[in-house]
Amino acid sequence: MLAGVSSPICLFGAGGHGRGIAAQVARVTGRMPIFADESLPIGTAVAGTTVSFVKLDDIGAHPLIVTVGSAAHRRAIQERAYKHGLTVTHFIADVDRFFGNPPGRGSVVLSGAVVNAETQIAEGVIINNGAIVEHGCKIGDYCHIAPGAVIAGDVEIDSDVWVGANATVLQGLRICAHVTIGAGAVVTKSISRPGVYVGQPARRMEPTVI
Ligand SMILES: CC(=O)SCCNC(=O)CCNC(=O)[C@H](O)C(C)(C)COP(=O)(O)OP(=O)(O)OC[C@H]1O[C@@H](n2cnc3c(N)ncnc32)[C@H](O)[C@@H]1OP(=O)(O)O
Repeated sequence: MLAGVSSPICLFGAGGHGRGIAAQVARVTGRMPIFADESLPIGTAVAGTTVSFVKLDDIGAHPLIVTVGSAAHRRAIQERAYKHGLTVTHFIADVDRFFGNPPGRGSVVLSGAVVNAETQIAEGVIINNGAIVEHGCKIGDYCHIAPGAVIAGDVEIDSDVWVGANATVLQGLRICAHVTIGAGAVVTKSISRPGVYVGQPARRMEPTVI
């Protein structure tokens, strides 16, 4: 499902994340998306389609999704898109598994992911393949919930948080902005200090001092 689509979706960013989304957009909408990428020549073949644009301001009326894995870059490009007046849309691969509020602009909910009732997904969020975001959660701007991660009910995650593959966040917890949760971690307490957390239960990794 795509918000208000009239011409092919343009995916900005032809890296691994973009290539994965292209296949899903094509399957769900029955129409191949096109790509924009500032580092590839126009006409470059990518994921069964081509790079049609290199500059954001050439995209025009195509609905846009920024498909750059880095949250900082995704945010920067999406904010530039707003300044250019572009239409930034969202994408939900499995509408029959999506029960939340409509996601914010530029957010993607990929194949097999479940988003349960009363969950709010902000802007530029990635809910990756097979992730579960349970009822009543709030997922902040430019977060990435990686494949297979489980966010239990009523969790609030602030902006720019990366929850690694197969990690679990227990119900009712709060996670502050700019946190990375390692693959397979189990978060059992709220996190109020930015940093990287790994293990079961998750503990903060102290930065290496050289
Ligand atoms: C579609 C997609 O592909 S989406 C992408 C999905 N990818 C992920 O989910 C990956 C998430 N990233 C991780 O888990 C990373 O390992 C991070 C962010 C937690 C840490 O990365 P780095 O800072 O580069 O740590 P680095 O690899 O140097 O490891 C440092 C130490 O932490 C340990 N460590 C790293 N990751 C983890 C983890 N997830 N759980 C437990 N320990 C870990 C390492 O074994 C190492 O221990 P050592 O010093 O005793 O040898």
